[in-house]
Amino acid sequence: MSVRVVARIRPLLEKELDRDVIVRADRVAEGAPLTLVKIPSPKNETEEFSFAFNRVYDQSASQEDIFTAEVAPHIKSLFQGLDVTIFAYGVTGTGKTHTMRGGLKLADRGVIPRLLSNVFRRAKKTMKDTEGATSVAVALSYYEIYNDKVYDLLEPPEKRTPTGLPLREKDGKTIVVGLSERLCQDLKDFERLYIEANNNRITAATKLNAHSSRSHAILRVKVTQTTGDAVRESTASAIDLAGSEDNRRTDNGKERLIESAAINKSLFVLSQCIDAISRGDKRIPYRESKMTRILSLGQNNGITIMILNLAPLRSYHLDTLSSLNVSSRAKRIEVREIENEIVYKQPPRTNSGLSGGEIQRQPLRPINSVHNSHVGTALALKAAEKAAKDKPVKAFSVYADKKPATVMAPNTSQPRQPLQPKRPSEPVEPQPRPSKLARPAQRSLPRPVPQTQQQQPPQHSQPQQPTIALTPDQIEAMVEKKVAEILASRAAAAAAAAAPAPDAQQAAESATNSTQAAAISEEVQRRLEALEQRIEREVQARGGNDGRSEGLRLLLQARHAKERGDEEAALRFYESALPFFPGQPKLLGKIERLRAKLGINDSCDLAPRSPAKEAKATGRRAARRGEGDDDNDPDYNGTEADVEDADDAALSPSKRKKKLNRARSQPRLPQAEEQDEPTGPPSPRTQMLLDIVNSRDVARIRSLHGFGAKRAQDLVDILALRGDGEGVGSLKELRGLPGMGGRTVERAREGLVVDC
Ligand SMILES: Nc1ncnc2c1ncn2[C@@H]1O[C@H](COP(=O)(O)OP(=O)(O)OP(=O)(O)O)[C@@H](O)[C@H]1O
Repeated sequence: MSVRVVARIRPLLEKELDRDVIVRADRVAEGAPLTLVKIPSPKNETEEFSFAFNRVYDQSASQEDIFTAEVAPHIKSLFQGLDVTIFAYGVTGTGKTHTMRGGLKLADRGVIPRLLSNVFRRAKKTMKDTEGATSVAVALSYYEIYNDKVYDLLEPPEKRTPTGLPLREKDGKTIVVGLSERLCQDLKDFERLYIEANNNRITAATKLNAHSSRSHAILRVKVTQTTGDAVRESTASAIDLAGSEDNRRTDNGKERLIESAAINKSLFVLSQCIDAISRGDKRIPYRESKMTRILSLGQNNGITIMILNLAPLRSYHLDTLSSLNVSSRAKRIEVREIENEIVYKQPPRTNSGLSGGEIQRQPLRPINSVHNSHVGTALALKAAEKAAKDKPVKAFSVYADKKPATVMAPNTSQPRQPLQPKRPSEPVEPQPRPSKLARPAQRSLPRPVPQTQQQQPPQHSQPQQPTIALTPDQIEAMVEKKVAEILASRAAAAAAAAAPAPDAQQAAESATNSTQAAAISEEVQRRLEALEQRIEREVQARGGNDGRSEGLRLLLQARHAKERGDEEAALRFYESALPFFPGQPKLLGKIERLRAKLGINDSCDLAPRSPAKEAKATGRRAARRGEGDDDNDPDYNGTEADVEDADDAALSPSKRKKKLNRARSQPRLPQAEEQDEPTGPPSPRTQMLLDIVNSRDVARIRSLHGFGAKRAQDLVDILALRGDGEGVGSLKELRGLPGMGGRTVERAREGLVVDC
């Protein structure tokens, strides 16, 4: 089933005028529902663009209309085990928060409170229909992504850490590690939590919206239904995305601009993901933003509804067109409608005496729809403890409830399976070097005892089975090794030194002292989190390489658009690339030329970044000198070179031939200088280049023609992956390294002055 995309055009607000309305809803035929959005072409008012959606709601649509038609029908599916995702998308000030949250009055309530109300009602009905055999628990988590960091909205802001909560992939889903989850008994309970949490959400006044959301907010409603041993879990996610902003219109100050850049970037990545999915690309750039990682559009199973919010005004013209474009492509995204599987609770644990007081927590079965592993684990433990004492609990009752609601185990138990030990419990000894397979050993180390073993007679007399287990030391060593590998690959030596790895000896001791297998897994978890945070810090410290590749991609797309003759798209891509190469004269020149060509006379657009005329003049001056912009911004030049290299591949054969001929007609270097010294030793110039490269010294490499800080650092990173003393031996080898095209290497070499 495809993503369902519906558009909602908001009514005019106070001070907005009828005569400025340019967006309207329409239908394909008389009597058919509204499914079209019509908007004039920005170039030619008499021409009208038409975008088709699954449904369109005009200014008169109420909150109830939207909910009843778009969300209510899926509550049943939610209770059948399907995940449901509803997200609001659109430019700032178009009504996303109004649609999702709404106002306090009953009629103004948005999708989220109505969703909760319906969930509680359905839970009550389910329990009633099954005469109490099925119990239902509703749990909430609520978080925001602000400046690409995840913060728990159910926790007070004082508890926030600068890096936010880490994300992790688990069973094909992205989970937020350490996120809190609260059980909600009824609507009142929910409203109290929700209002309080919304106060923690970051909003601010901008010129376009007095209460503009500065973050993406994600509410997860986990519904857990338990019938006997069977537990079914499903999640409804309601997402209020922050709106894209055209900072020419917001008058944003510095802080707002930073927020805005993060918002725009994540929304840009979302549009890239949508494009890539609809093109059928293999690589979808989900990981380039936390929002897209979490949203996982097209990767999530269940039902997805996208609500495109639109303002009807002329002042939003280009922004509206852009979001209409993105959303109409989103319709093509297929989502698998797969129910979450039912899992079975374990029988209450008994102490078999096998391991005395050291019985450990059972290894948890992977939870299909869990969004928060910590919470799931904590709840499972709590429930299991309680279950051991009491009878199996009758969990959640929404309305009736003289009895207080009881927490029940979420989807953490194991399915019934033939009794056979999953893991042998033979002791193992720490190995001298890290290895994935532990070897059998004599020293005893308590480990988790699988449930199945607890129920069977002791098996001391059975022959030993091969052990596949890890000791604390091994785990420690593996984590350390992984940390070292990743850090080395990022070659952030300075930052790594500033945050030294924990004392291995001390860590090893503490691990050895630990007799709890659960503690081991917690330790691993903790270390992984620390690792993730460290990597994130380093990426930030290095100025976010992602930005550069993003910028590159945009430039490349601009080129392609230009080749297709789509100058508007080219302009859009160049403009989107500008934040990644701020003030770059050549880029500014291109933008200005295209604008002039397209008759877009908005010179103030570029003014805040750099006076465009000045930039253009600089570009021209540089061009006259025949230097491009090398002297001004080697980084960017490298970028352009990369783009040009990449472009070559995309050129038509005739263009490629022309380009080749041009290259041939240029003065050629002496043969010996040009080739890879097939027979003799390298020329002095080549040798000098190789020496500089092999020095792995960022400063020296930066001094090469066409090398900026990032390119130099990238090269050092790549070299760091080789062993010490394993240098680059030839130009050919150098060209073969990632990011080192033939042209880059040649320019660097030609730029060297050799004293003979
Ligand atoms: N359907 C509607 N009916 C009445 N008022 C609306 C409607 N949609 C939006 N509004 C009003 O428009 C203004 C902007 O809406 P809202 O804050 O929801 O926009 P937004 O898209 O969430 O903006 P941002 O991305 O900046 O957070 C608010 O005052 C809101 O009350």
